[in-house]
Amino acid sequence: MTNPASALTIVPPKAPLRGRLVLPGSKSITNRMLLIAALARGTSRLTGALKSDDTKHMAAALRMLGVDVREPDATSFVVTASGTLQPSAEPLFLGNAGTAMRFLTAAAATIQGTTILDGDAHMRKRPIAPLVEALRRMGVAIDAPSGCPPVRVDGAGIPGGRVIVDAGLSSQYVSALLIAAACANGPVEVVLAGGDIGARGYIDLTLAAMRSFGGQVTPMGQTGWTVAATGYRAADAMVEPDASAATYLWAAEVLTGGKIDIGLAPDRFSQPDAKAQALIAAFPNMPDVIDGSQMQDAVPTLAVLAAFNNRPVRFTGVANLRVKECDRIRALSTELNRIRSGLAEEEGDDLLVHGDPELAGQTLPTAIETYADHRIAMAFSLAGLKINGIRILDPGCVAKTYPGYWDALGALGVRLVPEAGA
Ligand SMILES: O=C(O)C1=C[C@@H](OP(=O)(O)O)[C@@H](O)[C@H](O)C1
Ligand SMILES: C=C(OP(=O)(O)O)C(=O)O
Repeated sequence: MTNPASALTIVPPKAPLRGRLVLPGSKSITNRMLLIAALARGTSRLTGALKSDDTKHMAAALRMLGVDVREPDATSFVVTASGTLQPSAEPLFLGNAGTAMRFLTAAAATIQGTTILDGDAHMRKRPIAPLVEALRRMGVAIDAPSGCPPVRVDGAGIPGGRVIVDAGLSSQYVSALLIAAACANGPVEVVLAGGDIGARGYIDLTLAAMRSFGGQVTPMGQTGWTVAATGYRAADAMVEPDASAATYLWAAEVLTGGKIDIGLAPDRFSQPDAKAQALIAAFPNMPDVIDGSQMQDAVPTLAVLAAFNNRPVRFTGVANLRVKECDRIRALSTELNRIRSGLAEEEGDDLLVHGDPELAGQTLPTAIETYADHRIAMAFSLAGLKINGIRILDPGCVAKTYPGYWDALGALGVRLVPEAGA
């Protein structure tokens, strides 16, 4: 689906979905490794990598910072770097890629000179103040007047020392500091302000990526890490498939009673969203309460699946879904209720989905707003596997992390009826 339509109607398949698919590489791992390879001296090769809007923004920014980033094929990057990023005369444009924005903001402090980091209208509403304040307390000259991008960094290197960061809104602030800390002038201690963190699994991904490139990072209990000022060394690395992308296919499997081979068992993923598979496998008897804090990007998948569950499901620990690509709690409740009024409600920051197995097989013509959010589009496509009349607006937004998503559904035999582009 190279030229995205303005809307896609999903025709519920008559048979269970069966087949074999190659998943895209992990966005989180690709963007970590691209940056770390760019901070290393020498040539690194990443295979199995994701090529999507988010990783294109990271790669393009690194090129602007003087790094040679080549793309020999559809799933590889070859990164050749000097060990030091160079200033860019032009602002870095990072679209709505949270990882690129947060990770590069901290890395920009290692550059001798000014870096402006900006994004699209959605990114300009995503908070970055806790990361900016942490860097400022470390002695970095940095400013983000609105508390969101654009960010200006007048880099002169990161002094070593201890930094306390509030990761309540995003674990990416911590990952950003950890990655950059290896290139500081001395050892850095990164300490969590609140004591704990949602999505701790993303910190583990960061530590693993740093170590693959020679980074030395030592945990200090559950709430801090010491990073040695070693810099990074070039390495070759394989990126595992994207676990958040896998959740749509696991859900499509249980919704249609099919079997989709994605080439990797759920327990072989190192990404946090793979934990969602156990909950998906419990369908149509998903638990009454799901703590989404450790599998945040899987919550849209789980919430749409919950609409067909035997019992209501309450999603807790999901407050920071309000500051993702869109306010995902609001988007999920609004769009589920658009399918059928009363299907979902917000209670504070909890999302309550009133499951109704009778939804399957009904005809409920609904145009789903996707808010430029890939996960809202992909999650609601699942409703279209069971309900007649689900139309996904702006389906091209899946390109943020899974440009081949509609082709993948098509390859499994799902009929998609496009409307002409706007
Ligand atoms: O570190 C990462 O790769 C990510 C961390 C999570 O974000 P937050 O830390 O902002 O919750 C997740 O939602 C995002 O898609 C990827
Ligand atoms: C929240 C997400 O992305 P990011 O924060 O990396 O923009 C996501 O991919 O669901």
